[in-house]
Amino acid sequence: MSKLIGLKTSITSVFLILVAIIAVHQVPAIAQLLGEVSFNQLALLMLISFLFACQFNHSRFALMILLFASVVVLESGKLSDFSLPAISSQTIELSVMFFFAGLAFFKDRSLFSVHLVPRLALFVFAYLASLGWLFILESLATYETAIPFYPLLKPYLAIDVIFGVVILIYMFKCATTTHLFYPAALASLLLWYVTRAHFIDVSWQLSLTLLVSYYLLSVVASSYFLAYRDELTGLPSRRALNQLALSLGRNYSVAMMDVDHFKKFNDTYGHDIGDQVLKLVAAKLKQVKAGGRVFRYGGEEFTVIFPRKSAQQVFDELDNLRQSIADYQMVIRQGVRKTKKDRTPKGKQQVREKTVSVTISIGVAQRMKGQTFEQVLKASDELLYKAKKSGRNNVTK
Ligand SMILES: Nc1nc2c(ncn2[C@@H]2O[C@H](COP(=O)(O)OP(=O)(O)OP(=O)(O)O)[C@@H](O)[C@H]2O)c(=O)[nH]1
Repeated sequence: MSKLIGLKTSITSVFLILVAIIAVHQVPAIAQLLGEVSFNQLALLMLISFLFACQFNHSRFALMILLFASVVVLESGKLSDFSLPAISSQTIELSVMFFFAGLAFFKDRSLFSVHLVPRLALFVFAYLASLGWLFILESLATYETAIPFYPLLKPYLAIDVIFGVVILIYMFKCATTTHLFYPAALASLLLWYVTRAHFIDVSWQLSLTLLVSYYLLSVVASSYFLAYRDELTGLPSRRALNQLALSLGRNYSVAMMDVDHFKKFNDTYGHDIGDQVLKLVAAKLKQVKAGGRVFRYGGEEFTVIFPRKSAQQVFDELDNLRQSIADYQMVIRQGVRKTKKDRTPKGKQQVREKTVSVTISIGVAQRMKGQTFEQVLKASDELLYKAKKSGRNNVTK
């Protein structure tokens, strides 16, 4: 069973977007403030968000925008000059649902590559699937009297069943992953449904404007996380450290820490286990007190910044941290390859648990008058070197 790692983020995101949209429609003052959104304004916002999503390879956001842009264009009557066959609103509703159903199984890939073909095919699939579904419904209707409970089921078969299934798929995805696309898609589906079914009296154009703005925000937020978060440990990266350095005052301390003999550790247990250990060490470091802020400096090196603290003031805290890591018996999971002799039941991979431990060395320096951040960092790095020289698993100031 997958862990429900995305539950909190998803509930918060979906809740916020729905509350924002309902507030806009229910509180006339907010709606007046925003004014009516013209077709051209919405088109411009969609274009900017689409290009932004493409630039940062958030292709699923880009595809949602493309989908809603197609709906807006189809329904605006702007294509009437091309004398295209009219598409019924029921076909549009169903196509949107089938499109979302398919999109849940796609990954983010560059749209300007070979990956564009299956993604465009999704539009065709959604349209054909909706026609197929409507054909089935019509065929069923001809045998109406022969099918028990048909009159009871009839109102729901049109769209509600598919809507229910797609919502369930996205709820599962939201709960088990942390990607911002899933709550955005779930919020879009819910909003689409309540708006189109006229459960609330809302203008679809205004809702769409808020929705696309929310996509834009999500793309910006996840690009920020990509740039400023370390993927392995989830800690802020060195780039984030450089950003923080710009806001530090005159009085602060910098601790540089490094896992001892990590090369040997990797050589003994393998790189994957090394990665798991770095994650566990990072989780321990996150518990630092005294206002410390932890960063992954790079490789097996971490940095903790203590604003408004001297090296003396943070020494005990760092030593506690060092001790807690040295005492930490880390349970790591290792997949075992099947051999002919040692086969586990089909489909199940054997996982072995192992307990390991590591130590860290720490150098801590406080800022001296006139020093730049780089100089303090260098001083703490030199003290870390000293800590290594004096036998490792210690704090040097
Ligand atoms: N598994 C894993 N290993 C990493 C990562 N980043 C760096 N390393 C490894 O960390 C090791 C660092 O080794 P060294 O700098 O020689 O230092 P050390 O073995 O820790 O020895 P001392 O620092 O002197 O105690 C190298 O083997 C790197 O490959 C990572 O993200 N994952």
